[in-house]
Amino acid sequence: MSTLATHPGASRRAYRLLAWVDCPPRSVLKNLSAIEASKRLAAYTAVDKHILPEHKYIGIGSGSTVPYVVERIVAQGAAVNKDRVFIPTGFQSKELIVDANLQLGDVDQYPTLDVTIDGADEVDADLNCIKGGGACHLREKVLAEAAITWVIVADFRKNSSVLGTTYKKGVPVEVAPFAYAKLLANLRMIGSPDAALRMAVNKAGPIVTDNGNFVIDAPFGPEYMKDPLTLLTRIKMLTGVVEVGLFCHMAKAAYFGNEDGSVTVRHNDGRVEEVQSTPDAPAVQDPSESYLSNKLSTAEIGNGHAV
Ligand SMILES: O=C(CO)[C@H](O)[C@H](O)COP(=O)(O)O
Repeated sequence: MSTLATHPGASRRAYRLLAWVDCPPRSVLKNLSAIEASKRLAAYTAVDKHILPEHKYIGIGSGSTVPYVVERIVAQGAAVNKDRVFIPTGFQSKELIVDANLQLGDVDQYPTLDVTIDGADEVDADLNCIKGGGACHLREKVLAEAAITWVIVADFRKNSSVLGTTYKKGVPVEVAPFAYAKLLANLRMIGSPDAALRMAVNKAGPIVTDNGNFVIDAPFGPEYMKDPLTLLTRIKMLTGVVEVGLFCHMAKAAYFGNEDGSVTVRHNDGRVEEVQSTPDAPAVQDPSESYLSNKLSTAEIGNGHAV
């Protein structure tokens, strides 16, 4: 059940927060604390390393890890943030930026960004990614390309050797709505017999992206996923495809928060580092203590609603 369906009377702000974090109630959060702590560790460590005082134009990605990126940027203080402009990859990150009182811009005003930090659905040994689980991959790719430095933040579950190992839903393909049936047939023909139009959960019909398009999820076997650049090129050549959720050779580094409180940093030159926890981001922390969860508990969970 969606937040909207279970919280018909929820305030707009509370609803947004719940939807952003995709966050279950506190009782469930307890069980998820290792994962939430991992996301936060990755986000904090990446911000500390890559969002420097001289960086003025910053892309903010989408998903459940990115709120911790914004949280850490806010913690850098108003003085450093007042001269910065933040560019969102979609509705969710736009709301995050606005809600944090950071200055909002768009990529048509700022086509070159200093850094973009984003989440991922899965990352392979060469830092290729599957993205688009949240249907934001068109804007995410534009902001990744616009950035001098593109960095991924994720929990340990996303750290993979071959794409498609853990993220089984398939390659997200954003398509022009009128072309979807032809593209389903095309994708099935080129090696994804189970390609399917992504359907909305609380709306009749397909999900519609922030750009007014549809998304097809196209699962491909490991023989294709081992060479994601070739697959990306093949899918992108199909007429009617707007963007493919395969991001190849784009990331400078990927930060994976681990359950033991360390962060694995994989660099695009092949180096792998194990970094210990950022001092004020304890390894195993009850996420109910984070600013997002505190907002949730006072705004919503405290009212006895279940998500
Ligand atoms: O690609 C994305 C949305 O289109 C997101 O970046 C990805 O789904 C992030 O995942 P998480 O919620 O684990 O941070």
